[in-house]
Amino acid sequence: FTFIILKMEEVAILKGSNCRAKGAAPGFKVAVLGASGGIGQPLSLLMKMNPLVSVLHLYDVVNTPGVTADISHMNTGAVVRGFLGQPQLESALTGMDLVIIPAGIPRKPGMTRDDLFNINAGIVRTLCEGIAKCCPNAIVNVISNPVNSTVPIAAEVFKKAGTYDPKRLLGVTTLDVVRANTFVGEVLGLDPRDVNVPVVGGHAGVTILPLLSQVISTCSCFKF
Ligand SMILES: NC(=O)C1=CN([C@@H]2O[C@H](COP(=O)(O)OP(=O)(O)OC[C@H]3O[C@@H](n4cnc5c(N)ncnc54)[C@H](O)[C@@H]3O)[C@@H](O)[C@H]2O)C=CC1
Ligand SMILES: O=C([O-])CC(=O)C(=O)O
Repeated sequence: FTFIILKMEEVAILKGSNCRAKGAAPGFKVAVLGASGGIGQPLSLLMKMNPLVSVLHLYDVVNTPGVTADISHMNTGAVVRGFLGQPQLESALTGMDLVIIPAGIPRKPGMTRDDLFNINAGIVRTLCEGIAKCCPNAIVNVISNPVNSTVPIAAEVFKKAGTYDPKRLLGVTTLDVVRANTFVGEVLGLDPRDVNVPVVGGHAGVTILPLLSQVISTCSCFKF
């Protein structure tokens, strides 16, 4: 989940004028759908710590009252509101600039990400129908697996609704870059923060492709 959060130096160069919230308090209005889960809770915490976020909506089908209470007690500026279950989805989404979706089931041992398709595809479709209706201009980050397939499903929902903008729909796979940097850093004995491994393809075993021939490092000792 840390892969979603902008590095502090990147935050510093983002000005208020870059924030998409219009006609209201400056800052991004962010909704996390699936906020009570293993990804959703720490992601919500990181969003609450992000100074660019002014409003944080936490939506899930379980446990959001408790999660919202805990996250809202952090002494940072974002206003936190909780939403529980399908009847509250539209309220959770209305006016949002950024919607992040870690909702759905995760893999159990022996499963591939593709095995999640039948359940998670339906969840993502329903959530995206809500986005198309309530915040059609929002940036949408899809984390729910299989990302290779849930992103196209989201695209089809938005196309049907007439709200599709490829620049605003993203599958979150930066985790693959983070892992590649860490593993290559370990092998080469470098600080992984000094290593940059470009990763292309998708987010499934055979489609994640780290371009090892293109590794660059800011460390002067680096030779490949
Ligand atoms: N793209 C990536 O790099 C990564 C993707 N994932 C994927 O993220 C998803 C979530 O993983 P975890 O948080 O570990 O699972 P989890 O089971 O801990 O949490 C999922 C949450 O989604 C909620 N949920 C289920 N149906 C929902 C609905 N209709 N509306 C709203 N919320 C709903 C559940 O109540 C639960 O709180 C999985 O599909 C997993 O494969 C996980 C790690 C990395
Ligand atoms: O492996 C999973 O199912 C969760 C995920 O996408 C990852 O950790 O890369």
